[in-house]
Amino acid sequence: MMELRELTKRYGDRVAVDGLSVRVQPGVVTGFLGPNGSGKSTTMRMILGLDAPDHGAALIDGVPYRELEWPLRTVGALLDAGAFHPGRSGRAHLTALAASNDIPGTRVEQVLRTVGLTEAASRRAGTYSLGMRQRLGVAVALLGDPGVLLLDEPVNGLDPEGIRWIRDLLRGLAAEGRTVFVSSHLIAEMALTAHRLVVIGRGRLLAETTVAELAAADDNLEDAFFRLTSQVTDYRGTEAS
Ligand SMILES: Nc1ncnc2c1ncn2[C@@H]1O[C@H](COP(=O)(O)OP(=O)(O)OP(=O)(O)O)[C@@H](O)[C@H]1O
Repeated sequence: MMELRELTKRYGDRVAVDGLSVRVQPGVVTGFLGPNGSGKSTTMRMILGLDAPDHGAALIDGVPYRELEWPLRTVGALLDAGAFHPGRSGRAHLTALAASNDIPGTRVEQVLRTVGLTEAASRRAGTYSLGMRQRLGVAVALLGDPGVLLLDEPVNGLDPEGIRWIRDLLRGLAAEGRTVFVSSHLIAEMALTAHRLVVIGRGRLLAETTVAELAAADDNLEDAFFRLTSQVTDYRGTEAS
């Protein structure tokens, strides 16, 4: 279970996250949607203790991330797929993380198999393609067999097979009773992956509902999303002139 209580973050006079209160339930995939700059990454960073809130709190199983005794065994996160030493192999990266979190080494081979990187595990991670880096990031998230998973744009860089794989993986993890919170810009993909949605704009909660309910409010989920966010979209392109 994960709970955001009036979570607020300011950068100078800009409010990036503005009094966000949400309970993210276990057992289903919850999608986290919002236009560019709406505060999704800032929210994820605060949940993971990488940014301190100015007000409010993000709680995992009732406590802030920084107070968790074994963070990797409680929360698995994929935020920045490039966050590893490029000279280390995928296996060495996972082995080091496992050792520092008191996770048995056998788990490393399990997660490598889950993400399909067994063959590439001894190669330097710096030589991995974008999709392979995403897979290594997912392996890190799964390493501690956590009850809560937090993923920022997990399908970024994945091929169609990889996109379907991550969709099935996330749904399977939720079906095991885990809390799965996943941000994405791909509304059609969220419609296939998520059961619930949290939609924000300019750091504020716009909707917390099911995919089915939101889609039923308009012709489809995309139209419903545009209607919700039309007043809070800061960055819009125009046609080329
Ligand atoms: N370190 C920072 N310093 C100053 N402003 C920041 C910082 N990080 C984020 N912001 C601002 O906070 C707001 C929210 O940004 P954030 O990256 O959380 O949005 P997002 O929803 O993840 O965007 P995107 O969909 O484009 O990834 C934006 O206005 C951004 O410019």
